[in-house]
Amino acid sequence: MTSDDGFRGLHLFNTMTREKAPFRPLDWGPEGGISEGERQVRIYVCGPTVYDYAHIGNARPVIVFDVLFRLLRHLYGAEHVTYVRNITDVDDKINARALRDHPELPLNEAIRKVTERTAAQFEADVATLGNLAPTHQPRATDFVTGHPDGHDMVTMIARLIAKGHAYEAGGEVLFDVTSMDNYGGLSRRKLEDMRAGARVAVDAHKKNPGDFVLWKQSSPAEPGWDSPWGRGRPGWHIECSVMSAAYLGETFDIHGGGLDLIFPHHENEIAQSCCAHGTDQMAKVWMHNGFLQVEGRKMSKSEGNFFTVQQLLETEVFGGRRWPGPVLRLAMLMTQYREPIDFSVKRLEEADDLLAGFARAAAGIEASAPSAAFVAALSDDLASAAMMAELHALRKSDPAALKASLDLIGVDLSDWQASSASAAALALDPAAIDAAIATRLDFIRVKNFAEADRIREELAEKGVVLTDGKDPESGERITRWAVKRLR
Ligand SMILES: Nc1ncnc2c1ncn2[C@@H]1O[C@H](COP(=O)(O)OP(=O)(O)OP(=O)(O)O)[C@@H](O)[C@H]1O
Ligand SMILES: [Zn+2]
Repeated sequence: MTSDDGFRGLHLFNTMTREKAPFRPLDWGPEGGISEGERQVRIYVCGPTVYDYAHIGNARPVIVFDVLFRLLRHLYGAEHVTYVRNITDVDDKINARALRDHPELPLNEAIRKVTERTAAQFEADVATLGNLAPTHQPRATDFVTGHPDGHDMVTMIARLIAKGHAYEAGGEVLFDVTSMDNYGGLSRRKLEDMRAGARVAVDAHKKNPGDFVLWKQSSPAEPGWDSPWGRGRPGWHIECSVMSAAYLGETFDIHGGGLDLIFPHHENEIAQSCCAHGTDQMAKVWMHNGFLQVEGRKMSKSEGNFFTVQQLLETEVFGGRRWPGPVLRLAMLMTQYREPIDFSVKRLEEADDLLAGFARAAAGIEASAPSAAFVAALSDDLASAAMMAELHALRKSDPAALKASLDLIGVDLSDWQASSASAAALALDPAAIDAAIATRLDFIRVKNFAEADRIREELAEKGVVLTDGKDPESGERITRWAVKRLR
């Protein structure tokens, strides 16, 4: 008799162990006592802080973990995967933005305007980039206090105080990092090192320099909730501990985010969750994507070296043309998720050319099933080089499997065709172009240059560029045409 331990060939790199290892879902084991129908692979990814539009760097974790979500659904069945990505709608950066943009409104209303507008744009952006909606998309403000099942931040903080892991000081509730034996395990930082590097005077009320805020008091002008420690608002880390437990339980399978979240954010999530629940792990596998960079530096709002997703989709500020969602998505997936990406026009053009080749090969063909080699490449910690090599091979050998493989990673050729200028050029009718050129030559012969130019411009708008020349034998004027991308 064989038991199903849930291994489906998937290997993932775990930041916690710094090793790639076979993935087995927590509640698949034979001892789990969980009926087949209830088995779930559970994944949590830290989502955006909604004070400003997402830049293309912020889109990287969304796309990477969407591909993982799709792969898990493929391997385990769509109904057996739960994916939670939160929205951080309480943050001092949001308050500052609300004051700046809506000084005439009461703060609460101004904050609501900022978060609603930003969250709606985020939804639109990530959909255009080909991402599925997560199973749940909770907002932090719904989990501050008074949650009917006790899944709220005030309850978790009170529990941490009761268990001796947190204390009140200087108008804040702080987590005591020395109260946890293995604090720093994910980032492999030692408390002594953190102590040595800290400045003293700034945080005199802290017992240890590494202690972090769970709750802070709000002035009457700041947003706040009633709590045993006065009217206040939560620190950043506590929301993910609470929302992950609410939807996924005290220990779950995979936790993801960008590299910059390893410390302090994920380290502190682990401290809060493990100490509140008395567990020895919060998530089994920790995954972190590398940075999208511009000239070797992380694309980031504070550096000002960013392009928003919306700018790339809808304006010509980057490389003088718009970039369809599938181009941005494929450009992201061409590099393995843990490696840095240098964001450039060249990379986007390369992705666009690849899509043109795929679209040509798969035109009019129904998707079959993704190839075994493609699934194997994805299952090897989302190995991009092997994935791309297999897509190239399928383009020649099996366009139906090519289409299905692209579907599996959310790259939609018809979306690309509907939105790409190069796709529009591909769809042109060569006979109609020849006819237009003949008409233009007629106009030139009768010296109606205005009409001749109009035809040239109409073709240019469709991405068709004309070159005039003379036939070497007859000496007659001839015109050649070529398809150029619109820029
Ligand atoms: N350049 C980047 N490349 C890849 N991932 C990034 C990049 N910048 C931010 N992220 C990720 O985007 C997600 C959303 O993070 P968040 O909303 O905190 O953005 P951010 O870090 O404040 O952006 P910024 O660094 O521009 O201020 C996180 O998982 C973060 O790791
Ligand atoms: Zn988080």
